[in-house]
Amino acid sequence: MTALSLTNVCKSFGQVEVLKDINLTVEEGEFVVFVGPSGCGKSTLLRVISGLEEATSGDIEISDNSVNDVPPAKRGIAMVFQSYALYPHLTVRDNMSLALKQERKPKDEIATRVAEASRMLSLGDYLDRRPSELSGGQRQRVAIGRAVVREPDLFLFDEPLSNLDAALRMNTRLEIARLHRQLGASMIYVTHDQIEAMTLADKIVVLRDGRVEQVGSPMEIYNHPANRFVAEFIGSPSMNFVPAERLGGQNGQFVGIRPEYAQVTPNGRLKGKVIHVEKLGGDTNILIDLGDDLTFTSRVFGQYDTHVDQEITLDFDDTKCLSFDAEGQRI
Ligand SMILES: Nc1ncnc2c1ncn2[C@@H]1O[C@H](COP(=O)(O)OP(=O)(O)OP(=O)(O)O)[C@@H](O)[C@H]1O
Repeated sequence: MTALSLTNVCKSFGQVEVLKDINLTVEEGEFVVFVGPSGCGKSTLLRVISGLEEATSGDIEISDNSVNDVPPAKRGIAMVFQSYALYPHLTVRDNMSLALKQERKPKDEIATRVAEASRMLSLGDYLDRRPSELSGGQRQRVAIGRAVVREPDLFLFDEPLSNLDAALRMNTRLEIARLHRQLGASMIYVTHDQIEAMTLADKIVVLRDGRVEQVGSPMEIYNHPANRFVAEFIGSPSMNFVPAERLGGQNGQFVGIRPEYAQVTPNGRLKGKVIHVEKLGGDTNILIDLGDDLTFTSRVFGQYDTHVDQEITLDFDDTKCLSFDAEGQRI
């Protein structure tokens, strides 16, 4: 069964086309992440799938059934947003039970589902607390629990971790990955965060300006980006692009070199002056001015000792380089 299928989906707000002919499938149990620059249409696409926005044209199927005319509450989906919007006067247990009570599910079944979800999300000790008595991470886990108890066919997450600090983001990210493994549920997840996209996704969908640029597994996208936009967007620090003529004997107009594949070495093919050093502890990012307005980043494993204004040379493994034509397409 296909969890979600989008065929020629378009969405305009007045004259502005925000989604342009989106075709996409999500297989059952798949974790799909939407990424792309701000304003590219990620949230709008999620809202169109959920039914909170109506598509201007195109077909949407959830679990092989057309939902074009089905209201949000009947689509078999549950959404988790950035702002968790829990009811402050209700306990964790009541927040998690509410949707099931509204659906008039039997009391026993509600209790079982809430117990199971709170066990999965390590919320068992907090069921009698109110949201104000929880940390931000715990609140977001309650919001996720509220979705889990509904046993939806499809989970939709809209930047659920963006209000959390770095340590909590990591913990909650691991919780979401574990939850996905345990439930085997189909999930769509919107994020700005590279690490979330790379670590959670079975499949990444890169969007630009309302269109799908590329769909693939994280490593396919990282190692075989279709074009310069995807190559630049995925990976941090970003891929370097050097005019091919500067390197001699290379194909295409530009050569793409990931920072980790360019290493400082005596007599390397690229010469420049260090303009900034980022010492991260485990890695060192060295920004180098290669002249002709070309800045290059090298990522060196460990704590590399260099300083601003030092002249250095770099070299790279040719087999790891990518070639792009003048229009930015991969060759
Ligand atoms: N209700 C609306 N009316 C008019 N334009 C809208 C509406 N909602 C979104 N847009 C526009 O559609 C475009 C896509 O917005 P959307 O929120 O989907 O982008 P996004 O990729 O999720 O961005 P971000 O990463 O910043 O959240 C934007 O240009 C936005 O201004």
